[in-house]
Amino acid sequence: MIPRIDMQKLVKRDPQTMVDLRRGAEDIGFLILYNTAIDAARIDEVIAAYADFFHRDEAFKQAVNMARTGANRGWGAGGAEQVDPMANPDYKEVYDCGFELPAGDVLTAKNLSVYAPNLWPADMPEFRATIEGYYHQALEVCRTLLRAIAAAIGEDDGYFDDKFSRPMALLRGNFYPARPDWAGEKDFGIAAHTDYGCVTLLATDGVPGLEVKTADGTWRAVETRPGSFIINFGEMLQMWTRGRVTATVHRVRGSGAERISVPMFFNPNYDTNVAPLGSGEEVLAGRHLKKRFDETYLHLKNP
Ligand SMILES: O=C(O)CCC(=O)C(=O)O
Ligand SMILES: [Fe+2]
Repeated sequence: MIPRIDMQKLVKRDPQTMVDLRRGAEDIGFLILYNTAIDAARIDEVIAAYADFFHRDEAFKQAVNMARTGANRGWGAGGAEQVDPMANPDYKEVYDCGFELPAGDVLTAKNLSVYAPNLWPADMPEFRATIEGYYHQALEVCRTLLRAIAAAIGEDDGYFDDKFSRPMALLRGNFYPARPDWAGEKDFGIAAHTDYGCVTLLATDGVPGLEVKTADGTWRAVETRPGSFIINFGEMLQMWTRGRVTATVHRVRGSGAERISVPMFFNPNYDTNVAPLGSGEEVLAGRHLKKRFDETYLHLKNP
């Protein structure tokens, strides 16, 4: 069973909630988070904003196609990303936006693609306002959650704080059209993968689809109501915590029903060392993330 965590209790470090958090982070790699500062009506607005964009015609979306850039901001067409080299490219469409460095930041001069400027569709000011506003709300929930995770694994609450001051956090809208007629056994909405970063805060429209690989190798559906979040953990946090936190494999095969999900991939500052704590090694978060982006987005793999 995936633990269900009441965020208000978590903030108070309620002992049973902390036990559940630890089980979710260490054993299963998934949690359900509810009672957060973001309510169900807000999630509905965000999903509706993405739905409005994804239902526009192809030419409209082409104007913000990330394939014409050297980064991953804007629209990614169906087939633009291949998260599992053993499967075909995913049939989902995406819309990605990320963290923009404040003016004058020392990292600006490095022109790092992980901080590339966002692209926004023309004539959709409400889309931009909704998504930008949600981006900041989602960051706050992730920050609060990560403080509790630090406590749960025996570090100071503030251990991660300064490592996420300029987070390479990526907010994505995933659009899964109804599973296409041509789809075969190697075709997925998103094929089996682990997330690349630290914490993923996932909102969905309530349509089922996400499956998690269990310890015995079987796939189990994860469902949640709109308004509660699915949390999972990525490769960087697994490495960084010497494997205490688990990055669990998951996928979406897709069904006859269209589906939208909205993950916030909460990744640290570019120059954070995410090598195993105490190992004396160095693994730059920004390098790991760029490598994983370059492996999976087809326009970055074959520029
Ligand atoms: O759509 C979902 O439920 C999961 C999406 C996902 O795993 C991802 O975007 O990394
Ligand atoms: Fe994922």
